Amino acid sequence: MSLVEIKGLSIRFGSLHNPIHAVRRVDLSIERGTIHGLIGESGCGKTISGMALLGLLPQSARVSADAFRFDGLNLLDVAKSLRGRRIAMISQDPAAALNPVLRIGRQMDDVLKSHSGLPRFQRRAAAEELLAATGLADPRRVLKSYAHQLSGGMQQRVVIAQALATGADFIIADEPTTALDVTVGAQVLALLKRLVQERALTVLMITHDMDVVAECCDSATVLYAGHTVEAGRTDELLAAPRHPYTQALLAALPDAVAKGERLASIEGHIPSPFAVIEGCPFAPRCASAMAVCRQAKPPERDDGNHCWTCHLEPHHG
Ligand SMILES: Nc1ncnc2c1ncn2[C@@H]1O[C@H](COP(=O)(O)OP(=O)(O)OP(=O)(O)O)[C@@H](O)[C@H]1O
Repeated sequence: MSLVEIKGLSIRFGSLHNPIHAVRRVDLSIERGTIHGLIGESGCGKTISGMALLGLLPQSARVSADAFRFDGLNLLDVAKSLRGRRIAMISQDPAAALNPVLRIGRQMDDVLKSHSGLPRFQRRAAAEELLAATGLADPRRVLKSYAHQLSGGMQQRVVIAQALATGADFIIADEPTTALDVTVGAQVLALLKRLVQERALTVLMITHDMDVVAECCDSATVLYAGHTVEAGRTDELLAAPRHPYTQALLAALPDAVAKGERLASIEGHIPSPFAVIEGCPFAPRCASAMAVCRQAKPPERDDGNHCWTCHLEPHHG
């Protein structure tokens, strides 16, 4: 059984007469012990889907789903406290996630105090151990530091150590390398990969960058305008993308562009969250769109390795 099983997730804001469709029909299936990418352009509903898993959506959000399960439990019924014990989040801005006026030691201790049940003298050792596990060379010095005394990469490692300190086994990493330079970002991805193996974690990696998916994800789900358009193992998605949007995302990668092979960006914009979408959400931007694509919902297709929703017959393109 997958750790996360979401079918037909929809999240709306606004009034009944003028709804904002932030997420329209997201399917997401994440296997235990893997890193699963959630990829798409800005505004396609990645963060809000992660927030729904955490139970941290604003009160104004209206959520519905055919299935919304975490470890077999229906998350729509489960108390926030369970999610807090099992699910942690790492955001793109580690400086904002850390308290600027408290030493790291105090912040680690606060997390351990509320999650581990360890007595004080053991919490100190546990904090050092967790910081060391994230590759921080001098944990004692880090514990005495304030966030501003650490580099961005060190701050992100501290945030990861805090996530581990909660005892969570599922981590939602929302663009964790966007604010870091390329080398440090690659180190943070390598760290997450190592932690997944060593600590039997599962990670949902939210990103707009196919390179991040290629670098560290075992599998991925491609979102477009609040819809899941394709999902499968990373090697399959990269080698044989089926949905024209996935193909366009790959074609917009710097490597492909530099080789002069492909487009630099996908023309057009994602539909407004107020729009009523009758057919395929990508149809207005799709070079292969047919009349039916604007009129009818695309069928779900599955070739055994990955699944996608598109009117085009599989042999096409
Ligand atoms: N509190 C809110 N009230 C109304 N609409 C919202 C709210 N939060 C999110 N939305 C809507 O949900 C859409 C999806 O937002 P989300 O942050 O999930 O996108 P994203 O794919 O993570 O993009 P980004 O990469 O820019 O963070 C937004 O475009 C917006 O229309």
